[in-house]
Amino acid sequence: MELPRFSRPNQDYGSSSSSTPILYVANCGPAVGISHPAIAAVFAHFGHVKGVHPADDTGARVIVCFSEESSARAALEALHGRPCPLLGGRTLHIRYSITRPSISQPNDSLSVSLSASELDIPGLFLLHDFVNAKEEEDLLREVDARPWNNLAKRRVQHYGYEFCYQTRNVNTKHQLGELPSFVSHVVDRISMFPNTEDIADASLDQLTVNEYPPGVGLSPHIDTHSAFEGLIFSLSLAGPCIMEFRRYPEGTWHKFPSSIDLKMENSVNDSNYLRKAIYLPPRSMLLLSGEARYVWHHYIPHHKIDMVKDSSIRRGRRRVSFTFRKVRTDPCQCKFPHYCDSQR
Ligand SMILES: O=C(O)CCC(=O)C(=O)O
Ligand SMILES: [Fe+2]
Repeated sequence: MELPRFSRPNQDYGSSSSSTPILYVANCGPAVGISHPAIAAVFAHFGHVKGVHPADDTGARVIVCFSEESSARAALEALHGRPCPLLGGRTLHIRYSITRPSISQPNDSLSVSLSASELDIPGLFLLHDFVNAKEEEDLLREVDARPWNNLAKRRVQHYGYEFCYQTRNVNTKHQLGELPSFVSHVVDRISMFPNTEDIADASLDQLTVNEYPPGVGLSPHIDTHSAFEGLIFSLSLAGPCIMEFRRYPEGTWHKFPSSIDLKMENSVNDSNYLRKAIYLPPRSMLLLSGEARYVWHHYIPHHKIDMVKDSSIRRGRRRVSFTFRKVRTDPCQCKFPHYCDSQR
């Protein structure tokens, strides 16, 4: 699962002293229309390929890892500096690679689940293809036609009620208006979401639209209990990401900074917490309820590339999420008082 990071060495690529089973291949990759599986298929003519990974963020340089050094040498000798008919006629520039151990690796070896059932957090549900591609395009066009608020690293829009990032709460006395009509079909579909017994009471009235550029995530947080009711729906559009969930021991969670934009994810030296992660593809709808909503922190790592089941997945030009919630008007009375700001 770990993505080894490699770099191009300075040595002469042909010298046998520098040979390794790992090749640094320039001028091919997803950015020039060549997928990692297509690259793996071509290099597999020379021996067993263990993996193809991005060499950097350009999308046009990859690392090909063979099992055997002799396979890497054969591939280098056959493919370097010549147009490759099987890869769109591109001329590949190939070197032996070396490991660069100091660079942190995406996901820190955390296995990423594809489904909520695999993740096994009570109250967490994920539905794929909740909207279709046309609906996704329309939703994005609607928000792009409206003004964005710039935060430090991402842009947001609020509907229904403004969310205040300093207090992590909403001013219930100041309603901006109804949710906009361009999300009506999404809200209607949410009311048919399985596993939400009291959905009839949900009457969602707050929407936050987040736009994340590549490499930007969201620090670990629990949406303030006293601010929002128990069902939180988040629709992913445009690009994918992974979402990590952390369950900190009772009695420690409130020591963490309260702003979701504070960089606390690496400052927590208490490693005594459970970690799980799920892949959120575009057009999927995530529901946080029960324990998933009230107890587990959710977190979007600040990655440009996520490792998901041995594939490296690029975040895309942007990810836009629509988070639907219901503003709470009475104190929270959840079953998790240790995690609840209303019951502290
Ligand atoms: O982008 C997302 O899917 C989650 C956003 C979120 O957690 C929040 O706004 O509180
Ligand atoms: Fe959140």
